[in-house]
Amino acid sequence: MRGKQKAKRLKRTPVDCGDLWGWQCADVAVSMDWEKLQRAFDTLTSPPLWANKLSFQKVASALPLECLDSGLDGSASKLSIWAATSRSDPSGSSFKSSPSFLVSSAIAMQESAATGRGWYARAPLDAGVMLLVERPVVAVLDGEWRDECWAECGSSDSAALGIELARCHSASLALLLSGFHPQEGAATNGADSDEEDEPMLKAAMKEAVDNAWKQADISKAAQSRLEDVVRLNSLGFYTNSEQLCHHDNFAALTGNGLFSLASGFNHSCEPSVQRYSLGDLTMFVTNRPVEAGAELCISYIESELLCAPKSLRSQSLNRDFVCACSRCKAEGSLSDDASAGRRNFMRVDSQVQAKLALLPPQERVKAVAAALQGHLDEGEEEPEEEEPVEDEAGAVGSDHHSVTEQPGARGPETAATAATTATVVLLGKDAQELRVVQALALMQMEDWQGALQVWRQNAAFTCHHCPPFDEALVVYAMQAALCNAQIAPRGGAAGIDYVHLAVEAHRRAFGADNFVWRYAKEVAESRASPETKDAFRRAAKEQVPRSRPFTEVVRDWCFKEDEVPPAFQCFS
Ligand SMILES: C[S@@+](CC[C@H](N)C(=O)[O-])C[C@H]1O[C@@H](n2cnc3c(N)ncnc32)[C@H](O)[C@@H]1O
Repeated sequence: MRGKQKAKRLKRTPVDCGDLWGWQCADVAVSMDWEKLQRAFDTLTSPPLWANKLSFQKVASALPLECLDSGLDGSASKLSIWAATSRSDPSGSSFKSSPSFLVSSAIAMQESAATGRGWYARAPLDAGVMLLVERPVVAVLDGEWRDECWAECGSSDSAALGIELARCHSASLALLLSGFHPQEGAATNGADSDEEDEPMLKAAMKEAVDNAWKQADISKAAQSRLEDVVRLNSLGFYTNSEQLCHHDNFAALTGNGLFSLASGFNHSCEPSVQRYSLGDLTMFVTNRPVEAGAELCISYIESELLCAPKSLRSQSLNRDFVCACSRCKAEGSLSDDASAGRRNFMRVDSQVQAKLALLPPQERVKAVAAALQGHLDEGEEEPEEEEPVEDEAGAVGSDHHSVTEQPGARGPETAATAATTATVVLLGKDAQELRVVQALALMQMEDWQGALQVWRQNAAFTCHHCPPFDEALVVYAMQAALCNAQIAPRGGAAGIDYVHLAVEAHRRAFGADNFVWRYAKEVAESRASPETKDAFRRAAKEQVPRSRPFTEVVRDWCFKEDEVPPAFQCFS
């Protein structure tokens, strides 16, 4: 088996948690040494990444996490990983090597009866406050296991991380992980099993995991719990995932890891914290003002899926819990258009996007327009059919409720017909992907006005259906700014300052003022003319980012009602 060979070749040194420590600081973003990190990131990514065989170790050692704060106002203090997770230090930490996290002194980990450990605000927080930067205790890059025969199986990312955990397993790591969910001896539902997986490949994946654990020499019960720990706590990291050139330039940095402090964030369908990554370094930033004492939650699902009906959100979560967030509680057990009757989901995955990319731009624009009306091209795969979802009350799509009060949120079909006929459902997240393809094709055709309209629709979707200051807003604002500058080099006719909107959205979403650096590649790869790009760069450098409430930012976009796409659409 190939999995077995890799397990032998890549045996790692055990993790010593006595070496893991970080800084607690008053202002995490100000304390970080961004200049050093940015220089290191540029060096790591300057040759084309796909030409390098990157390993997680190489990425982690290339990207420094350093704290300037001890020299700023002296408010930063060193914390062992045990103290940071509110546990007593078993052996005395050494504070050797470099820190693995910077955490804000305005947050604390606490226990709650309903959801176990969670992070809470100790003081009122504004939107755009960086709470935590952390690198994983154990992680693996997708590129390190993508050649395994079982790579396409469901849960292969968990299997790969489990193998990695087995390779660097140690007594102190076991002790650290003993504090993670689920508690030892607690029952959890089984691992995902994708019925479509080829049985031979699934067996190969299991064998690779078991072989790795054999070398760690632990009991079957301990192995099974650690597999649950991986499945229920791991977080993916994706560098610049909101950027449209991400797939080619930064995909080699994508991976999956176990984060000691961040594993304490519970999920909410109305999250107050969002995250982004540079390599394995993952930053957690508030997206709205938070009162002292309130819980700080992230979303375990894509932000574009948060506007989907409750039944689809919980299906997408696919975890060991029924979501107890306040929004799910308020929604009760409702059925909805998207979960009524038989549903065929239009999936706009990388294969569909690759097929669209082969079309000349004019045809691509037409194909996307048809897809947005529920028509897949003959060349496309049949939509995926799923069984109806039962809500908690056991009713299958018997009642109609719209998911949102936003204009146009209801699809063109009524609940009555959706319940009896096979319905094609286009989720908002897939419609957003389609519009990105459409806008890029329009830019290729130099139809700047058409492209600007589509970027505005995507921004309108993000503003109306996603959590505030969602990262995607930055890239839509930036593309809108480039189109606008092509149309009217001395400022758009509508008087909307898209450059300023992009810089402000970035400051709030990322918690740091490094827009020009982070978007350098995105601007360079745009279809806009060199003069427009230069003008954009100059204008962006001059901006002093504002920190206004989200409603004021949305007001500045001047969206018309018919520009706001629906949260999802059903077509018969
Ligand atoms: C990554 S851990 C989060 C921290 C966890 N509460 C702990 O005690 O370590 C994920 C687990 O927390 C619980 N959890 C997280 N979000 C929840 C939610 N919205 N509703 C109910 N349980 C939740 C679930 O048991 C889930 O598997």
